[in-house]
Amino acid sequence: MISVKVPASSANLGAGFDCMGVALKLYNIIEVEEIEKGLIITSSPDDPSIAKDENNLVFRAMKTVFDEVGWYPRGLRINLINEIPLTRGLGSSAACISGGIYAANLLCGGKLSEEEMIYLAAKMEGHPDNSTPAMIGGLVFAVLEDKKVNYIKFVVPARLKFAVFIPDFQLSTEYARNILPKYIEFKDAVFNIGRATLFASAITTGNYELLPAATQDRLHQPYRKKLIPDFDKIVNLSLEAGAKGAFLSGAGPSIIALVDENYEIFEQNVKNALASMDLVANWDFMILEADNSGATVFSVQSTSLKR
Ligand SMILES: Nc1ncnc2c1ncn2[C@@H]1O[C@H](COP(=O)(O)OP(=O)(O)OP(=O)(O)O)[C@@H](O)[C@H]1O
Ligand SMILES: N[C@@H](CCO)C(=O)O
Repeated sequence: MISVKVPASSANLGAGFDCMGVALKLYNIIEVEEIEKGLIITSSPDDPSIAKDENNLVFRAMKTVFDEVGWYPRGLRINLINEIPLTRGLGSSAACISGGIYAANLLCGGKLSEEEMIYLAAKMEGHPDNSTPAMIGGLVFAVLEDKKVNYIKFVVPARLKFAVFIPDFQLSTEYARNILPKYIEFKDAVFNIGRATLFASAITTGNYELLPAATQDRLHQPYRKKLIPDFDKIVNLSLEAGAKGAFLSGAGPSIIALVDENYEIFEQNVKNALASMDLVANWDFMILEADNSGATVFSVQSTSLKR
């Protein structure tokens, strides 16, 4: 049995739509084992939206590797242990895709390179900003090309924390992408290019004072915030409590705030405020560090199957 640990991820990071994302220390475990025949899929906590047949996302990701290398297990047992909440904008699907590809590659003897796995995952997800940090960890700047992903990984220092606000309702990425406009004004494109490059420079040089300006966005948040009634209240609460920027996590509905070493004061201020605010949804709140490892082997136990 091979056990793989794969991190959650938060994409866009404000202005970097489809090209920036960070892995977070919140994990799913994917356990896979070759068996004599058939496909057995279990998951905990069990969720009715998680398929237990060949439609399962982890299985579908594994199959892209088997198709690519031309090797197939006789049968497969997959057990999923899910800590990453589904459909909250924290990369649950990307964790399945990148973790499944990583586990399948281990099962077939490591035939694919890291670059090939990164490309397969981004192609399957349709954008590289969740799947790439889920695969390799860190804060990633990534562009999906025809046959590869061009990316840079930045190892995030522990002093930078990610405050995550998770509401009690779901918002699918597919729906949140479909509501975006087909065309935008030239000045809005220029606005986001500037903030995304400023973010990349500020985060990699440690100039966190620039982050509130660098995390502004006009490409996706103005449209998606209409689906999240408490969006402005949570963002303003975060900024007033000392966050270095606050924005939608991926396609939402979760919201992320960047916090530096004064995070304990921030945490207390936010918890006090959340308890007394008049909000539409119930919000879970946690502070996470970035994960800088990505998908890793959690454990390997010799299989009972004799080839
Ligand atoms: N942990 C999981 N195990 C199996 N399938 C999953 C899991 N997470 C997501 N999926 C599959 O992927 C589909 C999309 O998942 P989800 O809605 O979480 O992704 P998303 O909309 O991209 O949001 P997120 O950014 O949270 O992943 C789900 O309908 C489900 O079939
Ligand atoms: N860049 C993607 C991230 C989804 O998690 C989007 O915003 O649709």
